[in-house]
Amino acid sequence: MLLEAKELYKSYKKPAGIVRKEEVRILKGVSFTLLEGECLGIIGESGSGKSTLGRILIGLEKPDSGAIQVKRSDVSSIKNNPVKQKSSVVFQDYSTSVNPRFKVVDVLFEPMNSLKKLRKKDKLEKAVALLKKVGLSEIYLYRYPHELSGGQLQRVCIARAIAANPAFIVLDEAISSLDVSIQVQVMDLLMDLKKQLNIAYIFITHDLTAITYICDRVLFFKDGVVIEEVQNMAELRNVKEDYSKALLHAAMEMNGGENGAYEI
Ligand SMILES: Nc1ncnc2c1ncn2[C@@H]1O[C@H](COP(=O)(O)OP(=O)(O)OP(=O)(O)O)[C@@H](O)[C@H]1O
Repeated sequence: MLLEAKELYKSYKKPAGIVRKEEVRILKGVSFTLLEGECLGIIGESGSGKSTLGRILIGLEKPDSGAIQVKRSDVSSIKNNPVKQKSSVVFQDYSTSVNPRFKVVDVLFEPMNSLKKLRKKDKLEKAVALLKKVGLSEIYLYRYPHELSGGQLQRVCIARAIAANPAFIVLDEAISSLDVSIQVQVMDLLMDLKKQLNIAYIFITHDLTAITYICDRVLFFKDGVVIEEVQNMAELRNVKEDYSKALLHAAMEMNGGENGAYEI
C-alpha cells in the first residue's frame, strides 16, 4: 500500500456576524487507501470537501486530527511534512498555476531547485526530457505561459508535477478546463506516464466519463465523508447508495441518457 488516510477531520472558521466566527466542519472522518501505481477517483458534489482533502494529502494543509501514512510511516504529524516530497499536484486552472513571468524552463526548474543541487546543464537536460515525456518539443522551453495553448500549458504543469519523482499526484479537476478532445489526449498522457513511472493518482473530478476512462477505483464523497467505494469500474452502474445513484443519474441525464457521456 502506498498511502493510507485514517479518520481525517478538518474544520474552517467562517464569519457568522460582524466579529463572530463559527467553525464549519468540512472533513468528517475520511479514511481510504491508495495503492502504488493506481488511479483512485474521488467524485462528489460541489462543496463536499474534495479539494480540501487533496490539499491535506499533498501537505499544503494539516488535518485537525487523523493520520496519513505513506509507505506505512506516519507523515501527517511530522514537521516539514515529508508528504510534500512524495507528492505533487496539478490543479484545474493551469493559467494561474504557473507564474506568468516565468518561461517554461523556469517553471520546470522550480521543483528541481528544491531537490538536491543540480548543475544548470543537468537541469536543462532534465527539463528537455520532461517536456519530451509530456509530448512537447524543446522549442517550448523558452516560451512564456501566454504563448502556449491550454492543453500545452497543462502538459507543462504535468511535467512540473513529475519532475520531483513523486510517488503520487493529486489531479484536482486537472482536465476540466480543457476542450473535450484535448481532455482525452491529456488523460492518455496521464495513463502513459502512470505506466512508465509507476505513479499513483488521486483524480478529483465532477466528470464521471473521465473517471471511467482513467480510474481503477472510485470513492463517492458526500459532505466530508466517503460514503461508497467502487472497486471495479465495470460495476459503476451498480452503486448502492442513493447519493451515488443520484450523481450517476444526474450525470447521465445531462449527457443524453444511458449511452451518453456523463458529467456531474
Ligand atoms: N481555506 C478555507 N477557509 C474557509 N473555508 C474553506 C476553505 N477552503 C474551503 N473552504 C470551504 O470548505 C467547503 C469545501 O470546499 P472544497 O473546495 O474542499 O469542496 P469541493 O468538493 O472541492 O468543491 P468543488 O467541487 O466545488 O471544487 C466549501 O464550503 C468551502 O467554502
